[in-house]
Amino acid sequence: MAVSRPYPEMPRGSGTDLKYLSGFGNEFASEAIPGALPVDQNSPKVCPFGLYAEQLSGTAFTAPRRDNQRSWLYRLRPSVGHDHFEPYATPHDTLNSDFSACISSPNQLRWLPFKSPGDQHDFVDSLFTICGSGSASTKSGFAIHVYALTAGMDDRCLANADGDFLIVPQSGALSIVTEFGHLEVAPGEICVIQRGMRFAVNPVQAEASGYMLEIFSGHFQLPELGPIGANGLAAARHFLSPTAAFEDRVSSYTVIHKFDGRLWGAQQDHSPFDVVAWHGNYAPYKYDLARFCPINAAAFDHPDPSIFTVLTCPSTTPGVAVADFVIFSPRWLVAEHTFRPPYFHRNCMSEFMGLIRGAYDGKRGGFLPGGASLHSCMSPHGVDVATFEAATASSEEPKKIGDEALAFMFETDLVPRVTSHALNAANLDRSYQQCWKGFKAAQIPPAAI
Ligand SMILES: O=C(O)Cc1cc(O)ccc1O
Ligand SMILES: [Fe+2]
Repeated sequence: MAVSRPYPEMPRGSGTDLKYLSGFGNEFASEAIPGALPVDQNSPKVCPFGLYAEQLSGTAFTAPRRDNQRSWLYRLRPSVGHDHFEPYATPHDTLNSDFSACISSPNQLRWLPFKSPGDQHDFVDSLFTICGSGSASTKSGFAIHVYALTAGMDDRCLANADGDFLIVPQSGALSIVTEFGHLEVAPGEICVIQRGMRFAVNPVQAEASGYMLEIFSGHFQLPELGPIGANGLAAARHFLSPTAAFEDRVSSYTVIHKFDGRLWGAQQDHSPFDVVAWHGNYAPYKYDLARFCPINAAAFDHPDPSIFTVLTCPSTTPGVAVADFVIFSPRWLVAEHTFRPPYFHRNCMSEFMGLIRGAYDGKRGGFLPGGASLHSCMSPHGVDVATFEAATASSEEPKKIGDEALAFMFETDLVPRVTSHALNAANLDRSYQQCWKGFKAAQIPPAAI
C-alpha cells in the first residue's frame, strides 16, 4: 500500500507542525486563539477581542444553497486598510488573462521542461502563461501557467479576483501562507486557492517549479461517481484545509491584486495575514494525489481518461467541463488482448498534459518531467512509434505503473489559445511530429479485397 501516512495529516518532515481540517466543501470553523470565533452570529456589534468581521463571498449571495460558498473572517484590521492600487509590472511580462490576441494552433505542441528565467524572482514574477481561453472580465474560460521561483514573496501577497488557482507542484515543496492559515504542498500534492483569497507562496528549499490552472468561472468540485458507487477516485475526507493562523506584524507590505487580467499593487502598513478565526465553506485546500483511488478496466479495452478525474469545474452543459483535472497515477494494467497505452484519438475537448515525475505510458521519450504538451480540439494524437511497437508486442501479464510515474491532464471544452512567448519559447519541441513518423501501413492481403 503506497499510502501509509497516519490520518489526519501529520508533520511532513520539513520542520513544520501544520494541522489541517479534513473534508471537501465542509462548513469548517477554526480559531487560532480560543474564544476568537463568534458562535451565535456572524456579525456581533463587538466581536471577541475587538476583531473585525468580514465576509468573503465565493459565489453570488443568491446562488443555490448546494453551490453557495462563503466564509466569515475575524481579523485584526479590515482588509480594506490599504493605499491606492497602482499598476504592478512583472519583470518578464509573461502573465496573460486575455487570449484574444493569442493564436489557436491545430499543431500538436510539446515543450521540454520549462526553466526559470535566470534572475531571482518570486512566484508572481515567475508566472508564465502557456495558453488559455475566454476572459477574466466575462468570468468565462481558463488559463494555464507555469511558475519557477527562486525567492519567497517576503512582504508581498497575491489575491486573484479573476478566478481560482489549482497549483500542481513539479519540483520543490511550497510553503503557502493564506488568510485562512498555512499550507505546505509538495510535488505529488496539489492545492486550490480560490478567487479573492490573499496568499503568499514561498519555496521550502531554494527553488520550486510547477504548473497552475486558473479557472475564470465557478469552482472545482468532485466528479460524480455514477455507477462506480459511493466510493473511489478522490475521497472528500482527504482534502485538507488550513487551520487559522495569524501574525500581528507592522511592515511595509504590498498587496498584489490580479483583476481583469492585470496586476495591481497597493501598499499597506501591516501583514494581511491577520485572521485570528474563521468559519465557512470557502477555504483553500490541498490534496495528496497518492490518496487517489483509481478505477480501471478489469477485463479488456482502454477506458476513457475521465475515470481518473480528481476535480472538475463544470460548464453549464451537463457532463461538459470548463476544465477537468485528471491524473495518471500508479495502478495496475491488467486488460487482456488489449492495446494498453492510450489509444489514438481526436477529441472534441482539448488536452494539456504535464508530467510531475517519471515516464508517461503514452510516450516513450520527449515528454519529460516539468515539460508539457497541448493537443487541441480534434488534433490527432496518440502514442509514439516506439510505444506502439512495444505495446503490441508486450505480454498479457499484469503490469504495474509504479510510484515513480505521475502525469496529469487539464482537459477543457474551450479552445486554448497559445501565448506568443510560449510559441516562441526556446524549449518548444520543434521536432515533436517526428515521434509519429514511421508507422508501418497495415497490409490488406489481396485475397481479402
Ligand atoms: O492523450 C493522452 O495521452 C491522454 C489520454 C489518456 C488516455 O488513457 C486515453 C485518452 C487520452 O486522451
Ligand atoms: Fe488524448
